[in-house]
Amino acid sequence: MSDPLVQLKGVSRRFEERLALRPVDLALKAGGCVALVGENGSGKSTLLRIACGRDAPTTGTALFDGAPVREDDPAVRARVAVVADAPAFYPDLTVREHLLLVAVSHGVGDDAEAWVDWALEDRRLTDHRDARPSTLSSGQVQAMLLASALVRPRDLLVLDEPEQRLDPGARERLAERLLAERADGVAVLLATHSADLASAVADSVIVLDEGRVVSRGKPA
Ligand SMILES: Nc1ncnc2c1ncn2[C@@H]1O[C@H](COP(=O)(O)OP(=O)(O)OP(=O)(O)O)[C@@H](O)[C@H]1O
Repeated sequence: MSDPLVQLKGVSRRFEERLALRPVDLALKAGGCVALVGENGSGKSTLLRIACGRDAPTTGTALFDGAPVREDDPAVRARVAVVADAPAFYPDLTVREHLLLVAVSHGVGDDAEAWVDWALEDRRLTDHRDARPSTLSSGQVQAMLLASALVRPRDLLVLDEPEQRLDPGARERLAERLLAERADGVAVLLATHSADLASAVADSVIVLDEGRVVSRGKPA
């Protein structure tokens, strides 16, 4: 049995008086998928931020591949792709140019154009490749954020409500893509409000309520 890629041991997070997350354990292996579900404010994004090293837990330990996780650690930067809701774009670069920037920054090198053209096709963005992101619809922006995670090497994909703003067809393609990532050995950790997405892609679901794990197990 391989060691977990992501291991959270008793992680909690307090924001001043508010206990946003009570101690949680989580283990995720290569090719596995854990989905976090729960109402607004239940602690899903807080847990994701700790797992990818964007935020430090108040108590407990968060490990990536056996070492404490920090997002500015070169190993974490190289291996963890995060899709969260904070798009910032260069106004004069096209969709394709943004994706090339991501690919080249992550060392894809000579293959960058091929990776980008594949990701544009995979997310149905080929027709918009020469558009400025400011002219995209909100669903197309979301597809572009997903594409940006696909144009770089990755062992762990962390996604915060990746289904938001996507139409039903795009949601279905998202589920297919996440299953394909898993089949390639990529670990997937996502927060979602979609029971359909969680049951289609996750092998384990954690239900949070006011920062507390109230249930965990198979999607069914
Ligand atoms: N930086 C912060 N400062 C203070 N409180 C915070 C901060 N980040 C999150 N919180 C609080 O922590 C709690 C959990 O928030 P979190 O964003 O993790 O919820 P969520 O389950 O992701 O919600 P949603 O479904 O709305 O995205 C909330 O009560 C929120 O107000």
